[in-house]
Amino acid sequence: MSVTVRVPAKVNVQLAVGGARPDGFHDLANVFLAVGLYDEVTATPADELTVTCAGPGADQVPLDRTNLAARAALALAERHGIEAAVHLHIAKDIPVAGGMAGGSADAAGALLACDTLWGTNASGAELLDICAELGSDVPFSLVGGAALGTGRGERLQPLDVGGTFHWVFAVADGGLSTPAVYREFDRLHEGAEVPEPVASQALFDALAKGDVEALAAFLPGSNGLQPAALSLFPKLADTLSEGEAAGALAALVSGSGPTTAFLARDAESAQTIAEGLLASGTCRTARVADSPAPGATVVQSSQGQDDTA
Ligand SMILES: C[C@@](CO)(OP(=O)(O)O)[C@H](O)COP(=O)(O)OP(=O)(O)OC[C@H]1O[C@@H](n2ccc(N)nc2=O)[C@H](O)[C@@H]1O
Ligand SMILES: Nc1ncnc2c1ncn2[C@@H]1O[C@H](COP(=O)(O)OP(=O)(O)O)[C@@H](O)[C@H]1O
Repeated sequence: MSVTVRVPAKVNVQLAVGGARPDGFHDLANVFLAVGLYDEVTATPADELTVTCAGPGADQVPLDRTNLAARAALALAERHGIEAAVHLHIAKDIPVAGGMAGGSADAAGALLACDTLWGTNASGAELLDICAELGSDVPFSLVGGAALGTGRGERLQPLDVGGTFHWVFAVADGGLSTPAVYREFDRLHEGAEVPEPVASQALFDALAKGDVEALAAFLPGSNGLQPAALSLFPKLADTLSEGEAAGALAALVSGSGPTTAFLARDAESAQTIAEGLLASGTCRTARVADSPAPGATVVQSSQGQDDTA
């Protein structure tokens, strides 16, 4: 028997960052949009907890108990007093350490896959609780769609999206560490008053109407971590310019980076932007994806001797 769960990546269409809290985290107004690039996590019964990973960047993913998928399985097993006797296979397609919440996606995917495999039947609230323990972005990976995340990003309020948005994601050569980007944010704001993060009603309206022009008008300056990411990875400025030159309505760093995100008018324009970015040589690869995308979803659950999964 095995269970496979598909989980989307995300882009932050607003990331308003407050000052550092006493616990080291930052309060956020984090507007998440799930995008159609997916990792798949397959859970299969095994003698003990093991993790394998295949796909682009798999060599950078830890396979021990620090892997977020392994941590998710352990957290669920502990709550239900059972052994985490499971093999987790991660089929990676979300750029690793790219600011698109790939590790968070794997955590949410492993949680849902193990809950289904073990029949632990955790409620939605319990799953969200475990997600929040695992990381600030993990609850959103579970629910997908669009949502405002407050606190450190883990307290979610779903948002309406009234249409499809077309994106291009330029994957950089190399990664950026999320804590390092937040530290750089603190350094850049040293001695300055950092205002409370506030979500934008204009953004909510643009999403609800599916209005690509209004979303494009909002995006410049919407990512509070972008100056920090650019400070640590200055070459991203070239990628942003190339995407704009190729026709993007707006260009921004995805979360903590270094993936860059480009909003396109339509699917055709997205292809042109992706080709322009690749030809520019300012990124490793360029991926086209639509939003919103659904959250963690069981895509295969098979039982018995005919099991071919
Ligand atoms: C920046 C964002 C935007 O969505 O994601 P990425 O772009 O990296 O994917 C998130 O805030 C990343 O969330 P996530 O990657 O889950 O972070 P966590 O594991 O909870 O925390 C990792 C570290 O990031 C910093 N951190 C994270 C969240 C937050 N609100 N304030 C912080 O200062 C802390 O230094 C923390 O120790
Ligand atoms: N299942 C996982 N997939 C990817 N990275 C993981 C995983 N588990 C732990 N990590 C660690 O988390 C770090 C952040 O990776 P990732 O979540 O892909 O990026 P980001 O936080 O920028 O969205 C990686 O450098 C890796 O060491």
